Amino acid sequence: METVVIKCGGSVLDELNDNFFQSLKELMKDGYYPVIVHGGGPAINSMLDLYDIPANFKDGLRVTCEKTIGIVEMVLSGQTNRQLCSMLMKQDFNALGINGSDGLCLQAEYIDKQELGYVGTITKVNTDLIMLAVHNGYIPVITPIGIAEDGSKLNINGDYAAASIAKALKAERCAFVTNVDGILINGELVSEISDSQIESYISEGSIYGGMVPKVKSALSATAAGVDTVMIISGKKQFYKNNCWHGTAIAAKEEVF
Ligand SMILES: Nc1ncnc2c1ncn2[C@@H]1O[C@H](COP(=O)(O)OP(=O)(O)O)[C@@H](O)[C@H]1O
Ligand SMILES: CC(=O)N[C@@H](CCC(=O)OP(=O)(O)O)C(=O)O
Repeated sequence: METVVIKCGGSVLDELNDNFFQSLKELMKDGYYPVIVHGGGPAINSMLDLYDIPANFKDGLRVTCEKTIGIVEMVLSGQTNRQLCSMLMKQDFNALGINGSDGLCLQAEYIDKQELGYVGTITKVNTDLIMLAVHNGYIPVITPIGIAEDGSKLNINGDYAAASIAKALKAERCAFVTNVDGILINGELVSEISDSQIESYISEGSIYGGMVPKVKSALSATAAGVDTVMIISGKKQFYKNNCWHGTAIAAKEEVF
């Protein structure tokens, strides 16, 4: 059973259109089983704004105090996950929303409680739970909220969550759906990129911001044996006639 983990970034959730759903339909027609993980950074920022809480990031990760984790979970689980499941159901997909803390789906540990607060990294994925949904004809739609040993909810970056889930499921592919066609260098789409190219593009500033966690988690997934990792657009048809459109991250042994 070939699973494909598809991470839908918050940047593109409001703009997903027929091209995205058509690609998903074609993937399923070709025998792939999608597992969706979503982000929602922009929606969290808007809600924090309403509460007059400034958004604060360190190395691309949101510094998340006790009050903020409540807002993050409320937005991701109560708003973004609902929005994506509804869109999928309207297109006749059998979507099943899962908060990452339900059924110990995403067990996690604090990265650095002093520095980042309630922010985690995944230590264990309950693959049985995810596959239970898949085997029964559902598309799991997973919110990147982890559960720590002390029972606290932890905010997990969506890209890292998707890569961890792809590794744990031994997925055939992991695709990061975002608001650009793939990795662009000097405005041109790069169809394939190696780890050393990624490293130098990051240091020269051609890969920056939200693309950095994407390429880093992509490399960790390829190093862990996920066959192919891609950065693709949610606004264009990304899969057609067995071909993918976007940037493929070339598999390499070493991860920086
Ligand atoms: N080399 C690059 N190619 C394409 N996009 C890049 C690149 N470097 C940085 N970016 C930025 O990364 C953004 C995607 O990351 P992000 O906003 O976090 O999306 P998402 O919410 O989908 O995870 C793009 O919109 C773009 O501004
Ligand atoms: C720890 C951390 O930074 N978590 C992210 C989770 C949402 C996310 O990853 O959303 P995108 O995919 O839209 O960026 C956040 O709070 O913004």
